[in-house]
Amino acid sequence: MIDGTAGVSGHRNADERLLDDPQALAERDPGGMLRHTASAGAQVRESAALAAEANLSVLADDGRPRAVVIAGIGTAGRTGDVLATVAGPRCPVPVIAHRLAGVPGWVGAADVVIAVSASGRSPEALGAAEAAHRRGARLVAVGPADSQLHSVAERARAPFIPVPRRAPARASLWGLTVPVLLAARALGLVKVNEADLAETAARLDADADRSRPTAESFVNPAKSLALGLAGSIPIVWGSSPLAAVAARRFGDTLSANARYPVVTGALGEAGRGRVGLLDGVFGGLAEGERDIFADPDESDGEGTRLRLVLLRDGGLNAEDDADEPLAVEERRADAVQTLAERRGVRCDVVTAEGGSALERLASLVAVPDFASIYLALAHGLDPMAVPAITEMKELANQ
Ligand SMILES: O=P(O)(O)OC[C@H]1O[C@](O)(CO)[C@@H](O)[C@@H]1O
Repeated sequence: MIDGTAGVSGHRNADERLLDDPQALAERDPGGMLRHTASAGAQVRESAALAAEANLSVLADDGRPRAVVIAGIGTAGRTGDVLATVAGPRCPVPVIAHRLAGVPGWVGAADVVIAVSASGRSPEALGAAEAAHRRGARLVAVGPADSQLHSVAERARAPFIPVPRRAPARASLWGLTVPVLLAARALGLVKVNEADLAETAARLDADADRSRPTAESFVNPAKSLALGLAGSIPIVWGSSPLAAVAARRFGDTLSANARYPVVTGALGEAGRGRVGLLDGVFGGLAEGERDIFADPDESDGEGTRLRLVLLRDGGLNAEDDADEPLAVEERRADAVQTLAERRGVRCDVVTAEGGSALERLASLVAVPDFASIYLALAHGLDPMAVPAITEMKELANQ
C-alpha cells in the first residue's frame, strides 16, 4: 500500500448503477452527507431565527463602517464571497473576504470584522476575532455555542450567533451564511428581507427534493450532473459575479467530496485566458482523436476529457445592481457554449431561478452540491471522510 492511502477506498471508474440503488447509497454514505446537504433550507430558517435573537442591531450604533472583513477559511471563507456578491458592486463600503489568521493591517476602530468558523476553532477565525478586539474594531462572530470563538466574542462583548455544528463545514454553508448576511443587513449594507430568506429556504428544499436519493438518475438533476462529470476534468464557469461564487463553491465540493480536480471561475475572466483550455490536450485535441466506438468502461485515463459546467445567472431581478449589462453576460455565455460545441466538448448548463440574488445563488448551488456527493458515491468514496485533510492537519501540526 502506498503511504497515506489508509482509510481511502473507492474505485477509479464510476459505477452508475450505484446511484439508483438507495440502499447502496446509504451504506456508502455512513456520515449522512446527503441528509446533511438536504437540510440546507432548514439551516436558512434556523440561522435566521438564531440571528434574530443575537441583538445584531447594536452593530449599527456606531453608524456605517469603513469596511467589513469576513474572516474564516474554507466554507466559512466562502460566506464572505456570498456577502460580497449579494451586497453587489454598488455597496457603499468594501466587503472583504479574508482567509489568513489575523486581520489586514489597516483594520481599526472604524471597521467591522465578522469571524466565521463551523467548528469555532479555526486559527484564521480565532486570530481575526482576537485581532479585531485588540484593535477596537466592531466584531461579530458566527460558530457553535461554547466554542473557542464563542469565548473570544464574550470577552469582546461582541454579538455571537450560535450556529450548531451537526455536519462538516462544507455541508453547513447556509447555516453559516445567513448570520453573515443578517449582520451586514443590520449595518445597512444588504437588502435581504424575510421573504428573500423564506423563498431561498423553499428553493433549497425543492432542489433537495428533486435531488433526493430515491429519485432515479433520469429525473434527478444532481445524479445526471454527476454521471456526466464522471471520469472527466470539470471546468465550472459562472456567467456573472454571483454565478462565479456558485462556480467556486462547486469547485470546493467537487474537490472535497468527490476528490475531482476542477477549474472554476468567472466567465468574463476565463474568456481572456482559460477559455483556451477548450482547445487543449483535454479539450478539442482529445475530442478530435476520440474513438467514438471505444468502450467507455475500458477507458485507461488516456481519453480523459473536459466537461464544461456553465452556471448561467440570467439576472432575473431587474433591480439588481450590476457592473455589466445582462446582455453582455448572456452573449458571453452563449459564446462559450458555441465554442464548446464546435470543439466537441460536452457542456452542462445550470440556469438560475428565483427573484432575489440569494435565491438565485441557492438555485445554482443546491443541485451541484448534491452532484458532488453522488459523484463521490459512484466512485465508492465516502463523501464525508477526507483522510488527506486530516493527514495534512497532522503533518502541518494545525
Ligand atoms: O469552519 P471551520 O471549522 O473554521 O474550518 C475551516 C475549514 O477547515 C476544514 O474543517 C478543513 O480542515 C474545512 O472543512 C473548513 O471549511
